[in-house]
Amino acid sequence: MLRERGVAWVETASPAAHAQGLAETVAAALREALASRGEARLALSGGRSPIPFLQALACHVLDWEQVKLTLVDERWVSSDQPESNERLLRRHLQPVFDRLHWQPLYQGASPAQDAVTAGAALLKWQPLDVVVLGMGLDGHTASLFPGQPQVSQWLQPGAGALCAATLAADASPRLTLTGRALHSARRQLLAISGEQKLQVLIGALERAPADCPIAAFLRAPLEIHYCPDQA
Ligand SMILES: O=C1O[C@H](COP(=O)(O)O)[C@@H](O)[C@H](O)[C@H]1O
Repeated sequence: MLRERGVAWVETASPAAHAQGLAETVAAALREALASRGEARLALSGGRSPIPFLQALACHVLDWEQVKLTLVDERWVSSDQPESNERLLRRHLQPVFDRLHWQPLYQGASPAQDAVTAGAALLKWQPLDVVVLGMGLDGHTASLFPGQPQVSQWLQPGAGALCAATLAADASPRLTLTGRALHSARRQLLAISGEQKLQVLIGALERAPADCPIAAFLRAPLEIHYCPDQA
């Protein structure tokens, strides 16, 4: 069914190969953007699973000074907090992080104001060259959670804003890129590991995006990188 929808499937046997393969794919896409347009625009996911991928990506030799980096989503906390996705990127992309152009989502004003500020800054970065999505066991991607009142609207390619203030399942404030930024990216990648997430993904094929937001992305040009073994 994914193939019918034009979704590419890349399966790797080990967590190490998964991280390396995803890093190679992202680095190649960044090189292509750098060669074509002189700069590359990248949006990455946070959470817990991307650490080996981030470390592998940071080992690639690239013109990092011309790479523009942001997050697909952020918890509304400052970057010194353990749950900050910015903190995760700073730490695990450490050898290259200070060389690239960084656009934070969290600005410290209020979630709504930060969404406006980050969205305005990201206007100049459209379309993104590469987005790397993750997925939670509840089917959320970025910080687009099932059951949020405005989630159907935010998932649309024509969502008004590029960045929105949202609430996670535990009601903690988040910031997220919307469908407007995510669907327009030239390369759209989804990284998942483990049987549980595979079952969520398969279930999403039959579900409405409002109940299972990843469903909104299960079509071309999505490329799914899957490893059965969860590190
Ligand atoms: O809350 C989040 O969770 C998802 C999934 O995280 P993972 O560690 O299970 O892959 C992530 O994609 C998102 O960016 C993050 O903020």
